[in-house]
Amino acid sequence: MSLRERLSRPEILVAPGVYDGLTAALAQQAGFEALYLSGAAVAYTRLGRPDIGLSTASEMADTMALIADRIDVPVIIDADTGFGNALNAQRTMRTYERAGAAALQVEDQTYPKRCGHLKDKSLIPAAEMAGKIAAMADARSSEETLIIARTDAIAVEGLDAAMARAETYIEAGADALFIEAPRSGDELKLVGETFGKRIPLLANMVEGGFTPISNASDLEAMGFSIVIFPGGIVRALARTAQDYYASLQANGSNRPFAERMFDFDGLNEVIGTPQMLAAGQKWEGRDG
Ligand SMILES: C[C@](O)(C(=O)O)[C@H](CC(=O)O)C(=O)O
Repeated sequence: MSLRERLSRPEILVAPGVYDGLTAALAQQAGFEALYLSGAAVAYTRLGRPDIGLSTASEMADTMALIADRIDVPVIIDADTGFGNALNAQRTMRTYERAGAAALQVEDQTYPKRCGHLKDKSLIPAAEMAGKIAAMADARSSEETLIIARTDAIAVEGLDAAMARAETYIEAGADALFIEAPRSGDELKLVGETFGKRIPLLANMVEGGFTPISNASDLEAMGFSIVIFPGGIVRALARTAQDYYASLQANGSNRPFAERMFDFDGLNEVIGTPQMLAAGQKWEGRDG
């Protein structure tokens, strides 16, 4: 089912953050119908650095292509600012679309951007962002590739200005809306009430960020149709990895950590080793 079709259904779509083939495969196995390729998660894991515009469009496109090759649910990719002006954003659209993205999320920060939940963001003018959205719509090869317009204006210009920007972005042709970092349950509700019935609306749950964490059904009741949990998997895995390395360092052995690990066969099961080896034998004409 295309993402557009899925978004026409009333149930909220939960898209967990992923950043490589393994996380994408695990998320699909858990039953998620769409995934979110998070720029933050890629920066955290590949660079070991913050989400402040350090990773490149090529690194994201490579990651997107690896994920698209591994799974078959739609992927929303974080396109940050589109990596420059409208012309850069058009190139980003074409590159990510070719890599297999079902939707691009683009935001109205200046380049280089920073995580929506960090302080000291700055914005491009609303008219320039509207141009970027229209330019991306023009560049896509399929109307099924959605444009999710994000505004970071709450932290910079306030909620009213953010909602005014959102109106402009809808007029410019956005397929879905992402008002970044509402600061309270009331702000979340107001955003939901204002836009939820008009356009697919995305909520972003960042553990420890500016927005109170709500669950998917509460967000659905507020009018949201997509919720992403972009960086949660990295926070979970980073904690596990830290404990694992500390335990290995202290004990000189993996044994004390075994309960929290897959063994060899367990991981092979997760990544489909038996099926792949069987398929390989078949193509080699060795399956009897
Ligand atoms: C959605 C986001 O753009 C992302 O890169 O995943 C980030 C999330 C995060 O930093 O955890 C954001 O700016 O909210």
